[in-house]
Amino acid sequence: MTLPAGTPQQPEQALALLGAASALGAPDPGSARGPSALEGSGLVASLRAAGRTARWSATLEPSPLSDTAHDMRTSLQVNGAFATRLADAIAGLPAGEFPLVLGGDHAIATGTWRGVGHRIGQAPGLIWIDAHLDSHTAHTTHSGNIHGMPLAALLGEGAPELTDLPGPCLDPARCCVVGARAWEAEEHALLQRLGVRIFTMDEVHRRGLHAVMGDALAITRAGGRGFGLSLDLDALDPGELPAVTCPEPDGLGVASLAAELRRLRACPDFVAMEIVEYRPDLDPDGLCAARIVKLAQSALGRETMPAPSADPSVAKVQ
Ligand SMILES: NC(=[NH2+])NCCC[C@H](N)C(=O)O
Repeated sequence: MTLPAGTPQQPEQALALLGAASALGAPDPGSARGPSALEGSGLVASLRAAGRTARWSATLEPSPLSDTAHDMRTSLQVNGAFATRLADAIAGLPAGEFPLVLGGDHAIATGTWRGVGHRIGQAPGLIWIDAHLDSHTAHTTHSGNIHGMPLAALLGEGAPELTDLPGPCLDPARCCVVGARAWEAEEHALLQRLGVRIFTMDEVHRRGLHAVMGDALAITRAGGRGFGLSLDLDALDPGELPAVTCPEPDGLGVASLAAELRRLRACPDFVAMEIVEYRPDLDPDGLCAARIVKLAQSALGRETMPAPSADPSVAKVQ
């Protein structure tokens, strides 16, 4: 595909890691420790070992008053305020950097992708890899948890606290969900009405993850200036990645997802990535953290090994 002039090229970009230490949208506070745990597990060093320039740019913490939120209006306000700060932080990163946002619960996405849109001057296409649809509004939610609403909010649906943010809303025609297997009827109906393509786990089983990701890339890259990936770790099978707030059986395998994420390395229009819902309190031996690092390396690493040469004399002069 041809890219408009000025479109950032992934290989030249340094990675800017940004922690979003908020569990304001979740029923458990554990995911707020995700960024510090991932920083401590050597994520920056691992990305450098995979051939990238990388730095930890900042970690945003919710204001100390935020966790007093109980009623819906206050929850919407504190989540919206945090998302606005995150959107501003992303929009303010140096132009040559690629944002890698580490949550936090998935409500942070409400800010991430508006900030990315602000950055690239257009709504990004978005691949949303998740067991859930996260497309409730305050009127349809069954649980009252804001982390069940961010995709709807990004599409401009729901309470103004979550939708009135800087940066463009997403275009439903350039969004898709991959790996879905647990939802309530209202959020499914909303995505159907908007025309967002949903690749369920049933479809992944039927067609294979490779074919599904090929379609997902085609949808999200078509006609745009860039696309991103929002990876909710509960998309993965809890047998391999149990350290999440809302595990759902029958998920993606770590190795097969990692293999597909390597395709992103070849996409110059891949503009940002987010990894959410990690719960270090449920990962005492750090096994899940190591798998998360592997997934990040798969998507963002470079092919550092020189191609093998058939001519042994070539090897000598290198
Ligand atoms: N980000 C997540 N883990 N979302 C799970 C949402 C589960 C459920 N649909 C709800 O609205 O509460």
